[in-house]
Amino acid sequence: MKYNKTPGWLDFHQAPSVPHFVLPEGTVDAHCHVFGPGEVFPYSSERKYTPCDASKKQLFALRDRLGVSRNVIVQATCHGDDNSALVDALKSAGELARGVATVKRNISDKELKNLHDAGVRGVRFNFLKRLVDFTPKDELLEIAHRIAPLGWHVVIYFEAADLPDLWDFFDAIPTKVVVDHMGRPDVSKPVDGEEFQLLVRMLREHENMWCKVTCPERLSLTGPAALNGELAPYKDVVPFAKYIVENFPDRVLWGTDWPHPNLKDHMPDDGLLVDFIPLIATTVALQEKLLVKNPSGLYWDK
Ligand SMILES: O=C(O)/C=C(\CC(=O)C(=O)O)C(=O)O
Repeated sequence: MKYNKTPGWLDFHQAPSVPHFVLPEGTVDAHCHVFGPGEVFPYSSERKYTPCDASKKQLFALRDRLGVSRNVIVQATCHGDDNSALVDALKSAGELARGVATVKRNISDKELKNLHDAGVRGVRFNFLKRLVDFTPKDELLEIAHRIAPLGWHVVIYFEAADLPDLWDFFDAIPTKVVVDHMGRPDVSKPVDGEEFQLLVRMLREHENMWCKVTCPERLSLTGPAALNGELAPYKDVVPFAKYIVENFPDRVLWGTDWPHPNLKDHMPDDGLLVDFIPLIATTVALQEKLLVKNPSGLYWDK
């Protein structure tokens, strides 16, 4: 089927630069997606946006260009709970990729096992109203209990303002939990302010909780953007990500978020997003944990 992209859709950068920062051997891009291609893997009828196609082949080409070793591919909402494109990419990548799926309560044990065999190691619960319809918490908790025996974890995507309401639910999740994009802080507020410190408190009080220091391009309000060789982009996000990396060095993950769905004003150069890493993980030891050791343990059991 042919699809028309959401009006104003920005396609991913067509010629990302080769980063100056040389990624350590074994680096994992722990947050990226594949979209379609729609003709092979149709988009969900429940989707809130229609993206450009972004195939496994294009993802693997980016991986190699950036010097990334492995990927964690996260099911995006435009594919609903049909994980076929994700599974297809995982099967092609073999040991070089793991996945995070979206499932509903009617999934069978056999289907869960098939996802596991393909490389899935987690499910994602998304709380952004612009991306998904509401799913009752009891359904999500039921899913969390079903996936726990597989050794999987739960990835949560929410906005900072919603954390107070979601706290008790997150507290009840019986598995490891990974927070997407630092819980989407409002970076015009202070790092030591109430809002961001609630996320910090959640991480401090829950040793099962991890955090992705991803998406400066989504969170930044003042830029400058990672374009045209800019080596100090998204300066307003740096204090937030650096704080999380330094306070929770053993529970942080990094990723590109390629192909950057739903960006509105610019599309970053992915090479420059790699060059952002030393601004937030300022020592070789922190970089090794963020990029290699932490994701290897969570997704590859090593
Ligand atoms: O790519 C991301 O992580 C962020 C997204 C898209 C998304 O999560 C999804 O469609 O599942 C966003 O904020 O629009």
